[in-house]
Amino acid sequence: MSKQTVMIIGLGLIGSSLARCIKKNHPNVWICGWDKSNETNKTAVENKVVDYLPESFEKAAQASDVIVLAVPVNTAQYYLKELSTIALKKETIITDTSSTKQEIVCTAKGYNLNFIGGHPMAGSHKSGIFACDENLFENAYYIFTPTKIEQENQVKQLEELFSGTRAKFVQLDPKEHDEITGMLSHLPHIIASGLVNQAEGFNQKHPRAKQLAAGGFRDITRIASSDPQMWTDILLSNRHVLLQMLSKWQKTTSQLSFWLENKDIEQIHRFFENAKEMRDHLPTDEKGSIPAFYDLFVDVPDRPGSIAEITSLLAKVPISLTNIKILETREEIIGVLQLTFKNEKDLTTAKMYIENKTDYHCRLQ
Ligand SMILES: NC(=O)c1ccc[n+]([C@@H]2O[C@H](COP(=O)([O-])OP(=O)(O)OC[C@H]3O[C@@H](n4cnc5c(N)ncnc54)[C@H](O)[C@@H]3O)[C@@H](O)[C@H]2O)c1
Ligand SMILES: O=C(O)C(=O)C[C@]1(C(=O)O)C=C[C@@H](O)C=C1
Repeated sequence: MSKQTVMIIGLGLIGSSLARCIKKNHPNVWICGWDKSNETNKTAVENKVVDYLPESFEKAAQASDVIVLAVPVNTAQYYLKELSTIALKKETIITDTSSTKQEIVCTAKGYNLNFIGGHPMAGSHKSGIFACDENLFENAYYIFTPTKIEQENQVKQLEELFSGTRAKFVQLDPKEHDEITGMLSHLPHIIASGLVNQAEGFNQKHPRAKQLAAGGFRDITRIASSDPQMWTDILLSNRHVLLQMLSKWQKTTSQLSFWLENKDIEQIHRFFENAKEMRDHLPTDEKGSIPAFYDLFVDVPDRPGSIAEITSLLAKVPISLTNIKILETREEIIGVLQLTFKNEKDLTTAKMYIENKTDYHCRLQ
């Protein structure tokens, strides 16, 4: 795939990460970047995320073989309109990365554009070019939503172009896409942010509450740190699906209130049992499905060098440590070091090693 020109509009988390993935497998592809932020553009060129920044949007679009819209959902709609007024090459493919698909596919059809909806089902609560990560999409699902059988060949071209993502490419109907992501991505973001907002008022009454927020609250609210503009756009774009889901959610919480009022132990137990059964049987090990947790928690005394002692111990063992976090939940008493591993074998080896060589207590939760 030499001499192709790819224009990436929006060089934030997803656009810049995709640019890196394209270059990894196709170093000859010429990548042109376009972002509204001068600082982002400068960073993209300085770090060779893109090859060049064009002066004219129109000329750049005309020279491109593939145009990727990696901007917020609403902004992608705006660019479709812009592109519809430009005489692109006949074979130029326009694709996007937006989190919703029905609306954008419909708009592109209205403008008669050669458009294939795309959505990498991996991301982060971080945004912007500084969060760029060429491994972001590894093993994740990358969804395409072609609407015509004739687009099959072009989907293959996009899969080849994005092969450096090492994602698993799948195809979905746009409506089905929005229903699934509504349930598994959009509703969870609403719930996470709702929880944090509810806790805000509570924190004013109980100032110590912030410090005591432990694993449960942290686990379920990480995604509440995502970009507010991005999520406003997503919710509005998928509002019909989400209105139905929120209505179901209200029924769930009302049901639970009713059981609590009536001290219905059996129903409450069944509620948690069903959820556990379902959650425990979700596929693990892969991004895009529910990732397995290979976390080890080590209680470390508050004395100088104890964390360095553990990390230098682990450096001697052939294991893959993917993340280290110091949890402050037990402030002033003892620290908790959260170590995350790539697989269960590494976790078990690390636990054995720490327990044999130190007197620190290790836990799996
Ligand atoms: N963040 C995720 O987890 C994730 C995952 C998959 C898909 N997506 C989707 O991908 C798209 C991009 O998300 P992101 O996380 O990269 O966001 P981001 O905020 O990191 O990046 C968006 C970029 O678009 C630029 N931009 C905004 N308006 C623009 C305009 N008018 N012209 C040119 N550039 C403009 C911003 O300056 C920024 O650099 C969104 O549609 C989002 O829904 C996000
Ligand atoms: O991991 C996260 O932080 C994400 O929110 C990623 C996530 C998701 O909800 O799974 C968010 C939006 C995208 O459309 C796809 C992926």
